[in-house]
Amino acid sequence: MLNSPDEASGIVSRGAAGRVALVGERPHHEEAAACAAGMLTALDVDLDDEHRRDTPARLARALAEMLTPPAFDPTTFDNADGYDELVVVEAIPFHSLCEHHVLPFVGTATIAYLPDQHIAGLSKLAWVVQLFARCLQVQERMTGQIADWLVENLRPRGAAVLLRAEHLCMSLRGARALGAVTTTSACRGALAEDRPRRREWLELVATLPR
Ligand SMILES: Nc1nc2c(ncn2[C@@H]2O[C@H](COP(=O)(O)OP(=O)(O)OP(=O)(O)O)[C@@H](O)[C@H]2O)c(=O)[nH]1
Ligand SMILES: [Zn+2]
Repeated sequence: MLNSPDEASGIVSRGAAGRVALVGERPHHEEAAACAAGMLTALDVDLDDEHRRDTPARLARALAEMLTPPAFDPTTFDNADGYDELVVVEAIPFHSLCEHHVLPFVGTATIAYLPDQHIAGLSKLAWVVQLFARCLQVQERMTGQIADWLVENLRPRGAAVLLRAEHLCMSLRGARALGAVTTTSACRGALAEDRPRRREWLELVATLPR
């Protein structure tokens, strides 16, 4: 079952620096395509058509792509200048797949951390969102996983994550609450426990565009 970044990462090789790289397609694509054909046929979809003939394989490839986390180096630098205010990256776009319906949820992430000894390469904060987005997810878990990754990799004094997303399983089917947006947040360290720092984070969140 592909439900975590590690399991979903397909065929990988590890370089000298421990960097994980994708080197090939996952081995079960053909089997996935056959299953997709079976499911679509059972749903009365006629696959005997020029446009649809390869649809099961396309569906399998599309899902494999969205269930495969990216490989990246989590570069950090020494905080040589002793920067001691919040670092915030807003409006990081992401899409993931809800693990109940395997339909997308689409939105933005805001990441903040209070450095101690290390600062992150800024792009890595966008990469880490992709790392936990490209698998079957629930928004609450994804939010906490990003916060925990920051704690583990940066050892910051505090970290916080805010996700806002529209779940297509809730907006295009079922309740059909088109445009409904779900907000989740996770705070660690000083951003959870130090009142002035937490207030700073909450005030920042209040200024974010909806
Ligand atoms: N908490 C949480 N729930 C989610 C997330 N993504 C989808 N869901 C919900 O998971 C629930 C699954 O409920 P079920 O009753 O088993 O599924 P369903 O019959 O398709 O439910 P409806 O969507 O209400 O038609 C739904 O309420 C979804 O809205 C998520 O990221 N977090
Ligand atoms: Zn869903």
